[in-house]
Amino acid sequence: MAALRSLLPCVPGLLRPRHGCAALRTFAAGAKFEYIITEKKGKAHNVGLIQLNRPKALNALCKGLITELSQALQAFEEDRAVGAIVLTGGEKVFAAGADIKEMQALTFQECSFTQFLRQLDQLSQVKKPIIAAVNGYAVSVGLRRPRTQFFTASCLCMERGTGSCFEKA
Ligand SMILES: CC(C)=CC(=O)SCCNC(=O)CCNC(=O)[C@H](O)C(C)(C)COP(=O)(O)OP(=O)(O)OC[C@H]1O[C@@H](n2cnc3c(N)ncnc32)[C@H](O)[C@@H]1OP(=O)(O)O
Repeated sequence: MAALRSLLPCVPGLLRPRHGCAALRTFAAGAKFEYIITEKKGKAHNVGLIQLNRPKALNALCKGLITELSQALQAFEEDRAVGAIVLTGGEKVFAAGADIKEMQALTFQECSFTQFLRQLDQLSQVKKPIIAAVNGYAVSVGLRRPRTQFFTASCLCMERGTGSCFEKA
């Protein structure tokens, strides 16, 4: 808990886009991600931070993003120094749900039962606590994750956007 508390003052800064900062786009294990930013926070570097970083598509969960998210969660899960994981999005949006452009090419069966949702469900196997720091829109699948799998810490939510027909932090 102490590590999580120490993270709180950092959250507003975390929600600002960080394009072009190579160090922050580099995962502890050395992998570079296209759709997420990872970092270890806290004095003891024991909080794993994952920021969804696909702002042009409002963090829509495309296959690449889900794959990277899965890899980062797995790495933090296996990192003995990490006690908890914080998952956050951008200033305007946490996630606009499934990537509906990508889904256009898929059949109902492919969308529902094959790689897409199966990979998403694998994320719920992570045993370490995951706190969703939600800001702005959290649509459909982008909402389901914080609601059912992750503990959404309302103390971390910041109201900045305008009204939405969807759930909004
Ligand atoms: C069925 C399953 C398994 C899961 C689901 O999650 S279904 C739900 C999928 N999500 C949606 O239907 C939400 C679609 N998005 C919206 O309704 C709106 O984008 C919004 C209300 C969240 C925000 O509206 P706003 O006017 O602020 O922004 P836009 O101009 O509409 O979007 C900006 C930019 O992002 C692209 N975008 C947004 N959402 C998605 C998405 N879900 N998948 C792919 N791309 C998305 C949007 O096309 C636009 O990009 P372009 O300017 O390049 O077209």
